Amino acid sequence: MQRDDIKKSLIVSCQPVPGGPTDTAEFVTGFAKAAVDAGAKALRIESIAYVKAVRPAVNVPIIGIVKRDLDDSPVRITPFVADAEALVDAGADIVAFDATDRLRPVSVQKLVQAIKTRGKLTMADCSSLEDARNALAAGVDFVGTTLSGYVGGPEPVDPDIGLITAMHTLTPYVIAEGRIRTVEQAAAAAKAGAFAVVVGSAITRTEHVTSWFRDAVAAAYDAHDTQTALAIDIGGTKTMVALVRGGEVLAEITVPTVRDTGPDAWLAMIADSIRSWTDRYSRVGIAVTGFIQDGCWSALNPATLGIPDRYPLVDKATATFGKPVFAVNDAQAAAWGEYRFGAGDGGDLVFLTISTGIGGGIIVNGRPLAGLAGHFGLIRGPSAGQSPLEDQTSGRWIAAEAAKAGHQATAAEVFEHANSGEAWAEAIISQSAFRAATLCCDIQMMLDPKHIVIGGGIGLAAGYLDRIRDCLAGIDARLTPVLVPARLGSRAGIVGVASLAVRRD
Ligand SMILES: CC(=O)N[C@H](C=O)[C@@H](O)[C@H](O)[C@H](O)COP(=O)(O)O
Repeated sequence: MQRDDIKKSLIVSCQPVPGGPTDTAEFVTGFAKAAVDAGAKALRIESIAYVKAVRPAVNVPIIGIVKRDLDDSPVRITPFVADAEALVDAGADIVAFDATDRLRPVSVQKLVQAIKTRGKLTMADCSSLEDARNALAAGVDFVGTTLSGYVGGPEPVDPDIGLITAMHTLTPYVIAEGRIRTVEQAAAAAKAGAFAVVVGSAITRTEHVTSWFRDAVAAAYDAHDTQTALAIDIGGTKTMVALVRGGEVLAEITVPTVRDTGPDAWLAMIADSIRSWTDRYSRVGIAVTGFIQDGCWSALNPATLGIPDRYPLVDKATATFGKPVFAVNDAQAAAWGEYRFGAGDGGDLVFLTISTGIGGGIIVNGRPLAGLAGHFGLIRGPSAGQSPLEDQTSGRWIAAEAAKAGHQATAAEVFEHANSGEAWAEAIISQSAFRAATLCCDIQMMLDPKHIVIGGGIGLAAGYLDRIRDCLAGIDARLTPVLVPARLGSRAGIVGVASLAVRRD
């Protein structure tokens, strides 16, 4: 073939989602024939097997590639000379390969030489103008914008039309490729000077196209729905972000809480990861470790998560998301979640989460108490100098006690030892359970809730609740708290804060 055979044409890339239902030779050949029937002047096909399958079925040039995930190089598209040669043998007229300036197994020159020796054309998949300049110097026939946006950083949504224009100053043989999803974008690529335009996902990846339409439809429906909230639960190591409506989690992602960057960066990262949810929520609820007063966030225990004192979380998040924001302590949010959608049954409730530390929330007369209310881990014993309860009860304390007794073990391991009858471990767990039981009795006397809901990794560890109940066995039944296990697990916070964010009363 000649380069001009594909001049001013549409090329269709037929690359199914790997492992998906169309990832078979039959489907790829079907997509290829359909594209050619409708006027595609060339095809881009991945893998030797699919080039072999499509070659006899069509009469147009094929751009062949092989994709490999290598351990020692980020280069994926046709990394080896043997791949390039096998593509030619399978019937490719043009062989495309990664031409980015990254650690690579084989130089661009070697690939070009191997393909040219076999009398075929070469296409350099570039990420930048510099890549294109280098590839042209190595003698390639075409340069493509294929890898713009795929060599680090967040993946862009739109095609890189600017790169097409820039590459056109170097050569007329620019192939526009990558994220061309609409007829307008394809036309813009042609107008920017592309020699030919490749469209892939928008024509041949049904899963991707379906998800674009699904999100658009969901966003349109949700725009009229005031009951869906964006719920965020910022924890010490990870942040859960979800779309929640009436206790139901509609979509959910988890992003790391990068401790040394701080809350401005966390909000920016969250906003970045949920861009496709814009318009699907009317309000934002944020649950945080630490406490909230007047919309400002302060750490109670900087070891859990260090934040600037009185960080103006509500104002910052309102500016970030452009929607009304409600913020609350995470255990208070979880208390409300359990009250509305979990272990609660409509009566007043106290939620107690016993894990690395101890937190909680209080619902009285159907209302959640805010501010410091429920920070049970910070209650002190009878003498003012005594350390807070969580330092004598929580998972951190359990592991520290084990170490003191000469056993290097996590809290979970101490539980295993206790449950298999080891006396040293049983003594620690029983001591922790006894203190939790005392706290529950005190809560009952102060607030008389219908239930005390116990959650957290320690609270729900096998046998812990039973041990607390054993400690309460001798008490007058009328004074004994009714303990129930939490039901919502790690989602209690996001479900609760979403419900609080859309609450009207
Ligand atoms: C980055 C990368 O690996 N691109 C690959 C290159 O062959 C393919 O996954 C793309 O589908 C192709 O470039 C067409 O682009 P789009 O599907 O966006 O129209």
